[in-house]
Amino acid sequence: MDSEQRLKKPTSIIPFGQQSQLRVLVVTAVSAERDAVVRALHRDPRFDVLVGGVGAVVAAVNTTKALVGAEYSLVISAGIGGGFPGRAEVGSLVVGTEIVAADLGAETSDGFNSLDELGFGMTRILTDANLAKCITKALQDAKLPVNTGPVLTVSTVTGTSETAIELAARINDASAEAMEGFGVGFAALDRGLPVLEIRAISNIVGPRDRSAWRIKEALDVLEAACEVLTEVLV
Ligand SMILES: O=C(O)c1cccc(C(=O)CC[C@H]2O[C@@H](n3cnc4c(=O)[nH]cnc43)[C@H](O)[C@@H]2O)c1
Repeated sequence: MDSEQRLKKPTSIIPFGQQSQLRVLVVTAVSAERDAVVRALHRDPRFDVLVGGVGAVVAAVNTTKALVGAEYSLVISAGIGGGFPGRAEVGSLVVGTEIVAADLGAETSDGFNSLDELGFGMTRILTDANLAKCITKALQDAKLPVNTGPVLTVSTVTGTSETAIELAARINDASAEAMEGFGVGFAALDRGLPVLEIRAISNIVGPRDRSAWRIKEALDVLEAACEVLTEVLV
């Protein structure tokens, strides 16, 4: 299945294949994110939404279980996330260009070495570039604040400026941080399916300040983004 889609707007029409073939699995971490996505989908039969759990491992297992024996054409990791300073503000969206397992590797006296650098595996999954580009354009046309760039998957929510700076220095254009994307993406990759990651920014990656999190605002913009998704993917 090629990664094309029909756009109702603007004008570029790229068929995603037959509409009856389009089946999208959206994976969120928690039920509040699922509820926001479901509200936006208005029972669109082409979409299923799964609460995959918090963290890449549980998300990978649950995504894999959902994909077995099913005929999905696209997998989307969606939810709230942290935005990197200067890349994504609270209340904006990030459409991932790639999904990076940012803390999968080894700490060395010369700094962090990723699993790729160690020769033990992969830590970066490219999202479907054409879909990401088209969806970003549609979100912009819908006047939603949207940025693009790598979305980092971490096992520990960043809580200091030092870590945020280190991550941003190591991964060019790092735009958002979350905890599930690499697990969801690896499950999709394992089934030969395209993957996207869309994050609604609830906080800025850096010093831990729970009072600064804007989860409701992020859920609202996640819902608005998914409304657009149903219009664009036809
Ligand atoms: O620092 C805390 O105590 C704290 C406060 C609120 C939420 C958390 C989480 O662990 C949320 C993890 C959950 O939300 C996603 N998420 C949202 N923002 C971020 C972030 O800056 N870095 C990583 N993950 C984030 C994540 O995908 C999880 O599903 C902690």
